[in-house]
Amino acid sequence: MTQLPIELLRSCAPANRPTIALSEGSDPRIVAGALAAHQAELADIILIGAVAEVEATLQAQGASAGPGIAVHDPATADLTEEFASRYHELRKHKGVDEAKARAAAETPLVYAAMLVRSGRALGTVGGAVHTTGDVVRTAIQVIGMAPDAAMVSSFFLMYPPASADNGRAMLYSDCGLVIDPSAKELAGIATASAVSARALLQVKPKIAMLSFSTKGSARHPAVDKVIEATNALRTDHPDLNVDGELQFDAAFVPSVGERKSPGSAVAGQANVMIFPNLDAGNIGYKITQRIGGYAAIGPVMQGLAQPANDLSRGCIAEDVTQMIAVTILQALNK
Ligand SMILES: CC(C)(COP(=O)(O)OP(=O)(O)OC[C@H]1O[C@@H](n2cnc3c(N)ncnc32)[C@H](O)[C@@H]1OP(=O)(O)O)[C@@H](O)C(=O)NCCC(=O)NCCS
Ligand SMILES: CC(=O)OP(=O)(O)O
Repeated sequence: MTQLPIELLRSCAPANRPTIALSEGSDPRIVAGALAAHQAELADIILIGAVAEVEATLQAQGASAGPGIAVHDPATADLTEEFASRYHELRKHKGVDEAKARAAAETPLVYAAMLVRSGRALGTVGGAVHTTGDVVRTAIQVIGMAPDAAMVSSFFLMYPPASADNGRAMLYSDCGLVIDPSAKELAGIATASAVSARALLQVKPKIAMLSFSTKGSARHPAVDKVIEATNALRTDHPDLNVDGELQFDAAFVPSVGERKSPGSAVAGQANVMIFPNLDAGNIGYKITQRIGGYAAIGPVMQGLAQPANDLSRGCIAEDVTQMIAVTILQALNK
């Protein structure tokens, strides 16, 4: 039975309690998720937002700022000056002058990412209010890519409901960020996802390169892209357990996998589902979540220098707590 991120984090028992910055500090789901993480002694929290609004949300939930729960208002915080100067240094080659840098540092997303970049927080979570584009763009521009990463992509951790007799935990990618990856990018998303699946699901990755075709059942340039990515993975990473191109039923259902891709070690048992583009990935994860009843934790970002993660605007407080745990686990696995 796969452990949820909170359980996995508890079993790791980090020596120090990390600090996580939450850029949407007045959203009731963010505050409830943060309070749960703090009460479970998983993390100290910095809630970012206008002080009166954050305090009102805390109060409505019977809580207040205090040890382990800090409130920072970027419009008035002492750190904003330093963050404006750092942001100016980072972005002046893109035409960002000092006034624009100050305005950026006063936004909760940039302020939260700067807390991470400057080492004052281990990671950041946002996206219950902001769009994924805004969250991801800020993370890429402020925190930047990991030195060994070719690109940033994202994934969801998908956990089956207790009622599912054929369910299993899976990683779905990319459902949040890369809109139309090339074959090379798709292969990169798959290799990064395999690493993330090992770390966060504690499974040996079985990677399905998804398509509307299985093993030549349809012909189209979109299918060729998935075949090319699969071949590149087999050549460059012979250690990886990968099969493609596969339809979702061939990847997920053992009897269909055996019929459509006989003898495959992945078909019917895949636990890393690589979607061919963001249309398929984003729609696919939401169907699995909303009709299939799976819990969906994401979009988790991979390829950043330090952890910064997104949420769906449809998230609930429990998702926020789980994402805080994921963010800490990513830092521990770096
Ligand atoms: C990057 C993204 C998040 C935003 O795109 P955008 O607003 O057009 O921004 P840009 O393309 O200018 O990219 C912003 C920066 O990120 C960089 N970037 C974009 N995609 C990247 C990637 N996958 N990896 C690393 N860097 C990337 C760009 O080079 C650019 O850097 P710069 O500002 O230093 O020049 C885009 O991938 C996107 O919109 N994805 C879809 C998000 C979404 O709506 N998802 C559905 C709901 S989950
Ligand atoms: C991941 C995602 O789809 O985010 P949102 O629901 O906020 O658009």
